[in-house]
Amino acid sequence: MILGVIADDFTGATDVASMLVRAGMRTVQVIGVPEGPPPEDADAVVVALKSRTCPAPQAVRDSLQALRWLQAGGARRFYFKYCSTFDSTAQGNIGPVAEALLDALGSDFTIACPAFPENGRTVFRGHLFVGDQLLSDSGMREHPLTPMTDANLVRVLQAQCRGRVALAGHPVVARGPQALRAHFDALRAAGARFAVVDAIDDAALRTLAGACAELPLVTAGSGLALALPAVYEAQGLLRPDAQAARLPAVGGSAGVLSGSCSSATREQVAHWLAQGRPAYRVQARALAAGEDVAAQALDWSAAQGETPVLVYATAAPEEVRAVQAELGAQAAGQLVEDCLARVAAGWVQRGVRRLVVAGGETSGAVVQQLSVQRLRIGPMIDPGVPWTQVAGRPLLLALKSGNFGTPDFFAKALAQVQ
Ligand SMILES: Nc1ncnc2c1ncn2[C@@H]1O[C@H](COP(=O)(O)OP(=O)(O)OP(=O)(O)O)[C@@H](O)[C@H]1O
Ligand SMILES: O=C(O)[C@@H](O)C(=O)CO
Repeated sequence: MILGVIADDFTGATDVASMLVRAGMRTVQVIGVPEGPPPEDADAVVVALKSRTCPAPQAVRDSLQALRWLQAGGARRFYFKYCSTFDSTAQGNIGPVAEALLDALGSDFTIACPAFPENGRTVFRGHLFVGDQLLSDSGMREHPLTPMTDANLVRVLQAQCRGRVALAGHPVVARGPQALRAHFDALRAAGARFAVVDAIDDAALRTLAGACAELPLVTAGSGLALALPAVYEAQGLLRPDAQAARLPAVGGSAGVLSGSCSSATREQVAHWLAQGRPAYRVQARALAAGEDVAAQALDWSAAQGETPVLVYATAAPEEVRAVQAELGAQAAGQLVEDCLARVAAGWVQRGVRRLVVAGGETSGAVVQQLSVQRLRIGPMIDPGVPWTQVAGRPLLLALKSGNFGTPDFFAKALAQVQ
């Protein structure tokens, strides 16, 4: 193992793993910190935690445990992956986790860069943009758990850290890896512990990867992962594997589950419906009334034969708000997650072998229900979303972050694997 990655949520882990595989690293994702040795035939291992919004001390504990397991497995370089929209609160968890990892590695400096240009996340003059909007003007302003109301990453990260946060801005990034490394040395000598680094495109991320070549720890969104394998290759550590993304054909039938209400997912569901494809809607109110909606959805889907179907709870924000006001946000979410996870288990029992799941929490519930412990990462469907294979089983999963993917994502994903 060359690289050990600690990811602060589930679909985010799959995202970073996909970037590494694209660049030729054989990558395995593990769910939580496992026991026992790491997988043998992997250049990179990604530990998927659920540490984005839990109390900071717990996020630190889990991340340190992941670090120790990755170190024991032979990793010497580490990557703390957070969201490309820098999802966090004033208490953390990005700052506390990054500082704890630095301390544990005996290191005094690292970088922070959530940029993912392919998905419209760029950093300029220390400010994070989502498409053409500042982070603080984007939908992230209203996120229920981690509202992002300040786009200035130096200020946001500084509020979460003991050490000093500085900026490595676009002018120095544009001068290439050597100039950027010299700038890091100067910042470090002046007492900075973090450099927020501007990156407006993939070329900037390649410069950043080159400048970070000797750092034990980097902290970033998934964009930087695309550029790291070339650095490991130049250092003689990695021989990129053109077959890194190859997964076996599994046969069987296919299905789509959607528990995400994010705007990209809503478009994807609307696109599926507009094409007249079979779809079954799960209503949170029916679940709350005690109806066995999962059994109904399973009976309905069995009647559709081999045609891939969609079972979805995806709804517009006002509908979700109304249901949440009646049932409570937590309770409504749990009912929906449990239902979709039971549908997943029923499908797999009946021979579904290729399953697309939309939504991070929803993916977590499905993966838990299916007792998945390891995923081998396969080909990319859209930036940030790969097909994966459940280790040792003829079962392929595509776990989609709410806001990723083109409108035709579901059908495109199903057409990609056999
Ligand atoms: N119709 C609905 N009414 C109430 N809650 C719903 C409804 N549909 C889905 N939910 C809940 O909303 C939550 C959606 O979270 P999830 O993480 O799955 O999607 P997301 O936030 O779009 O994805 P990501 O975290 O990858 O951005 C889940 O808990 C789900 O059960
Ligand atoms: O970085 C991203 O945007 C995603 O991988 C993610 O973390 C979604 O929760």
